[in-house]
Amino acid sequence: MNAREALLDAPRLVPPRREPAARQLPLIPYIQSLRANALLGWPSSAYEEPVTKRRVLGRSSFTVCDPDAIRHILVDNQANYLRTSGSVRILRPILGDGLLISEGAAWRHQRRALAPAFTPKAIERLAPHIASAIEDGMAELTAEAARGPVALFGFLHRLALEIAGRSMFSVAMERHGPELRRFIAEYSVRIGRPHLLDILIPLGWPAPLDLPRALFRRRWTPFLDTIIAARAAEAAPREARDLLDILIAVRNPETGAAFSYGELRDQVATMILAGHETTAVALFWALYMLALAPELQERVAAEARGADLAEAAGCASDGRLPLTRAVVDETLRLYPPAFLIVRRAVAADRIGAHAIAPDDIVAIPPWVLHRHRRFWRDPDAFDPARFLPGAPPVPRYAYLPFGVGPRVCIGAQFALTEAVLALARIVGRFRISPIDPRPILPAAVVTTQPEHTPPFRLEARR
Ligand code: HEM
Repeated sequence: MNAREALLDAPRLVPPRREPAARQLPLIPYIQSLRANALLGWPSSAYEEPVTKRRVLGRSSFTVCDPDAIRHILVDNQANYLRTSGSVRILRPILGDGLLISEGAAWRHQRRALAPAFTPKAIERLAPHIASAIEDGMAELTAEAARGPVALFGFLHRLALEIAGRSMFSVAMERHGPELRRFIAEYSVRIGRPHLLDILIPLGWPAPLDLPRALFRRRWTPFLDTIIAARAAEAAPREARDLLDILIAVRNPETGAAFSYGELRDQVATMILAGHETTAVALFWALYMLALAPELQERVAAEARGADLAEAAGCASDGRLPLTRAVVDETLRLYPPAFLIVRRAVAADRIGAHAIAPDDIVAIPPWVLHRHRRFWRDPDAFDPARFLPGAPPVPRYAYLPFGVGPRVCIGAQFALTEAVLALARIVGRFRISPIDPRPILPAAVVTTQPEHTPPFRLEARR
């Protein structure tokens, strides 16, 4: 029996879930759900229909789960679908004009310039940073586990931030980490959440949270400057040590110009923020799934203990850890950290039977798509066998944890390397079990987060 057949035979885990609403929420509760937990805003029909439509404040808003339509929006006619003014209003104070929210020629230049920093070769160069942060994290976890139950979610956040910090600056984040975490927490708890008027008021007109966000930015950029200055004071190396070196060396292929200082700072903020929270929540859900499925956990532990992990580069894709990788892939299906990809139409267009008007919203929700009744057998079950070698291919455009098309996640390979290695290390070293019997449900705010974060029992494996 091969690994996939063995897994198909094992009992299937259906993790705790909340039934979707029977029908569309009225407008006000719908808008409230965007701020509190966007998962509550999708009715059961969204999980069955290719496209659902609702009117929001005078515009049509489409939830799109049709593969052809998704390809049209994100690939073939992607120039017609831009970031929404709400997204830009919320993200610009913390990300500046970095890659994530820029558009048009500015985006093209940045994307082209940054691509070399994320090739497999470049990730190979960054992999030792990832591995060293995980090794230090393991020491911290060992000490914590010896003292009693472990607050896993907090640990994984620190770990992901440490990995982002070391890969970016080659420095341990012990000096800057706590303040960075305070900044991010401050933003995501209040001013980073969408407000009704963020959606309603055009960019350029004042909205109520613009001022607190601008005040945040006034404190945030000097903080980033301190980290960049400390790192820049070190002697310049002959070879790039980290992402910052790569970003400093980047030249516009057409003009030969380097990034200005402001541009460099915005990319630093973008890479740290886009990269660490998403990976931390993915790791949390993966470990929660394994805590609920002890048999599967033992198999992952056996794989990790039998593999040579001295070389971190390539561990997500070179066949050393196929089951661990399948657990990560299945986690990204059932708990996609980026639960929604949203765009605004520039010009009129047509999606299947639907006419799209300028300024209409099209929302492609990986959360719904990955549980859609049309594409997945047993969609609510956690079943890594779907992603093991030999499994039928996953439906095209129905699995988009990293998006697709020209704006696909630039850090996907980095994230997979980090998640697979961290999962293998943690599960290889500890047997993880829940202590609190209450189910942990997801809440979609910025990313797909756990509603509560209880401690777990971590028992060292012999
Ligand atoms: C599990 C971890 C991650 C997930 C699930 C994730 C998901 C995504 C998704 C869905 C998009 C596309 C958004 C859209 O089309 O609107 C995206 C874009 C992006 N991601 Fe990630 N990401 C992850 C990790 C990372 C990491 C580690 C980095 C950086 C080191 C990163 C940097 C970015 C950037 C800069 C973009 C914008 C790309 C562009 O617009 O050209 N992400 N990510």
